[in-house]
Amino acid sequence: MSAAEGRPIRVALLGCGTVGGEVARLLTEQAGELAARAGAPVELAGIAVRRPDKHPELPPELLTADAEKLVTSDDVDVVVELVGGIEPVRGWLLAALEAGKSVVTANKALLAEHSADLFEAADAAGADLYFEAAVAGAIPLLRPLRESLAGDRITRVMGIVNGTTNYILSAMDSTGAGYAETLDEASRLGYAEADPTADVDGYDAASKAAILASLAFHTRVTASDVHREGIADVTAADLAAARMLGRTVKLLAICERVTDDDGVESVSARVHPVMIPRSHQLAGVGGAFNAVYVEADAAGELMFYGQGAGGAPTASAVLGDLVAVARNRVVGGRGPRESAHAALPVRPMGQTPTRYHVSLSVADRAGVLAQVAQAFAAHGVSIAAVRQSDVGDRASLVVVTHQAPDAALQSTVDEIGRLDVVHEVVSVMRVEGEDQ
Ligand SMILES: NC(=O)C1=CN([C@@H]2O[C@H](COP(=O)(O)OP(=O)(O)OC[C@H]3O[C@@H](n4cnc5c(N)ncnc54)[C@H](O)[C@@H]3O)[C@@H](O)[C@H]2O)C=CC1
Ligand SMILES: N[C@@H](CC=O)C(=O)O
Ligand code: NA
Repeated sequence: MSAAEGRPIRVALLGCGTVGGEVARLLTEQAGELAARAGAPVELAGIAVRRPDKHPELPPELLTADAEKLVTSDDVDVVVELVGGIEPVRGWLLAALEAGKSVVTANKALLAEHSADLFEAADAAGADLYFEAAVAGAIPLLRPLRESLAGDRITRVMGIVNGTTNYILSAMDSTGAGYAETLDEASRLGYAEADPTADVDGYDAASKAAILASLAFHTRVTASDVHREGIADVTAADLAAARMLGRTVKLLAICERVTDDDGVESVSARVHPVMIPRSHQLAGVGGAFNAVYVEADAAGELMFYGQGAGGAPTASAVLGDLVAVARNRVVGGRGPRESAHAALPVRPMGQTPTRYHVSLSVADRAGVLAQVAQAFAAHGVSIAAVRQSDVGDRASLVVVTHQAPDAALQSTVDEIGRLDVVHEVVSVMRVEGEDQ
């Protein structure tokens, strides 16, 4: 008997939309190859969807609206969850794990809040919890963090982890396309979340940052620990200000291990729009693509790039996980458990060192520059570069700072906005990817 003829691994698929539909298709089309790789046939035992009558393309005998019953069925070994959201999915997955089923999920929102409970349930039952698709779609990123880099000390994870917002910012920057029409297009292409405010307001990227920081720093980091700003306030003026300086705007997730002057370590995790030089590799990442840098003591800098959203790319990551848990079942082993032993504190955003780009419209007269410079000095913020150009009876003043605690930079900008000589604060954005 060949390995692929071992007892079938029976799969409950929860959700058959953008991602689930592709998983069901590939599971069927590639059944032979998947069986050979897993060491046993991988078969669908049932598919739970909200409205079975809306799925004439699927075998009716597999369809059910009762996910709760399906996940604990004796006929199921592995639950693949592609519904999304926290409730009722959390309850289904806990029940599945408690019943000894392994779980594969793409649900970053759930993992960023409840991975500790899910890992505990998996541990108690000796089951697996895999979630490669939850961050950066097709890109193998979580397995490298959990396994390949398990012997190294990661210091930084930074990158573009939301395809929808990258699609919007790329279009605004390259063609001047409007925000709303580009968001509609991202939804039509299957990139956006069911509620796209999760994308544009940065919730999706913040969930991913929490997952990345947890794995990279062996610490439980939840979405509420992540400083979050979305792209809703990024204007054409911000993009123009960036362009004038040879920069562009990206929504970045930045997770760092920070050591203070006393040698005390903490973790910082944030998601916000950032100006980066056009020469930076992240600036060239367009459309729904994602790219993530990982810096580790021994490995140095690593970069992961590929499709971060969409049905088929995300299904690729789901199926990779499914083969992994099926293999584990066949040989009686388990994948990596939760690693949270470092338990580092999370540093508040106000204390996190950042750099700002501030673009102002000011009165064109003597002493203005000195007043603005004085406001920065008063908050202990050092200026790296200033550029002034005349525009009629006003002047355009661009200031780029050195690193300072984010709270000091915020207070400086508030004070500058109140100066009589400042007509308008045109654009304020953090800067990354340049010397500090
Ligand atoms: N679309 C993408 O590019 C990516 C999505 N994800 C994640 O994958 C998951 C699924 O996303 P999509 O496929 O885009 O969503 P979708 O909205 O296209 O599909 C959701 C599916 O869940 C089913 N469903 C909803 N409520 C249900 C209920 N109460 N009982 C049974 N079935 C129910 C729906 O019938 C539908 O088949 C989400 O967690 C999402 O965050 C992760 C990476 C990329
Ligand atoms: N809505 C998400 C989908 C993938 O995680 C995104 O746009 O990146
Ligand atoms: Na991934």
